[in-house]
Amino acid sequence: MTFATRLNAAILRTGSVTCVGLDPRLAQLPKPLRDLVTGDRKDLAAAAYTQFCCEIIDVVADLVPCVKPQAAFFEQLGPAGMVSLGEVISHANRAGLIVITDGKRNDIGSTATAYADAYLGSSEPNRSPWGSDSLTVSPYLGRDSLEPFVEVCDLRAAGIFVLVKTSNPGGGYLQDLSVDGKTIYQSVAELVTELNRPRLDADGYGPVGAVVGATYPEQLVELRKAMPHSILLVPGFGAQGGSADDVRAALDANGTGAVVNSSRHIIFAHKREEFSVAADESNWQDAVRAATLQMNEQLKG
Ligand SMILES: O=C(O)c1cc(=O)[nH]c(=O)n1[C@@H]1O[C@H](COP(=O)(O)O)[C@@H](O)[C@H]1O
Repeated sequence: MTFATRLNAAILRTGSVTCVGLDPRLAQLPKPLRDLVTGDRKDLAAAAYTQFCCEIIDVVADLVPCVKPQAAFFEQLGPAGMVSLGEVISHANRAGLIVITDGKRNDIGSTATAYADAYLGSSEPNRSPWGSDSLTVSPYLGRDSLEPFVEVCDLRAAGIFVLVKTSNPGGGYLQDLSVDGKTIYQSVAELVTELNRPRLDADGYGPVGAVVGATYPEQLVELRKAMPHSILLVPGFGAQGGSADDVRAALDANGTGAVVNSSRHIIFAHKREEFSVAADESNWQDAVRAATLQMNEQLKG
């Protein structure tokens, strides 16, 4: 089964398009986990990240189709953090969740192949060392930097999410520039559609997904139409201000074809007043589950 087919099936099975972003930050961990880390011990912080993310995975596994570990926060801890990232991805694989590793990787073609080999593929006999179902990828180096990823996607039933219109306020500095009568993000969207066209599944989706921020709802409508064969990864919901109304246009008529990411608002829900937890934060997992259920309801509404 292709990546797109699996992700859309997981959306239908769970009745959810929520993607839980795993972006651990030491200062915001619940108290019982923060207390495990003394001094500047990166190994202890990495162990706390593993426990935190694996417990989140256990709490949301029956509620959502996918999780998105953000590599940056694990890399921040050095080698111990990278081991933690590997453990978290494996735990999500075992829990039956689809994994989108957020690394925003890319390079010249031959190096792009190395990134693709490293990350793409979660199941035997073609499991990759990192065991991820998909990876976020930058289009800045052009078509020949994306093709190696797509070739590995074909071999290993994996996917990529190409940055098309990012959620940050400064993204338009390059993405909105007009060249030959169209914006850069429109050109990237065209490339994404071209790459998908020869490799569509029965529902018309290909392995090349696209990142479009929830913070640009008008462009989301435009880009949904421009990339009919792409699963959209829509970040920027919640903490960055994106709402359910902003993201609804990302979905197709079946309620599939997109996942909406929220990281801080879910994983640090114990800090939100509406999800009050015990003073010692020992039941922080309850807040994660409540925040995930709340987001599922909002997106259905
Ligand atoms: O590729 C991404 O996931 C991404 C693209 C983008 O345009 N904007 C964006 O926020 N992200 C990621 O989505 C997550 C958003 O986190 P929260 O703002 O805490 O929900 C972070 O891991 C970002 O790196």
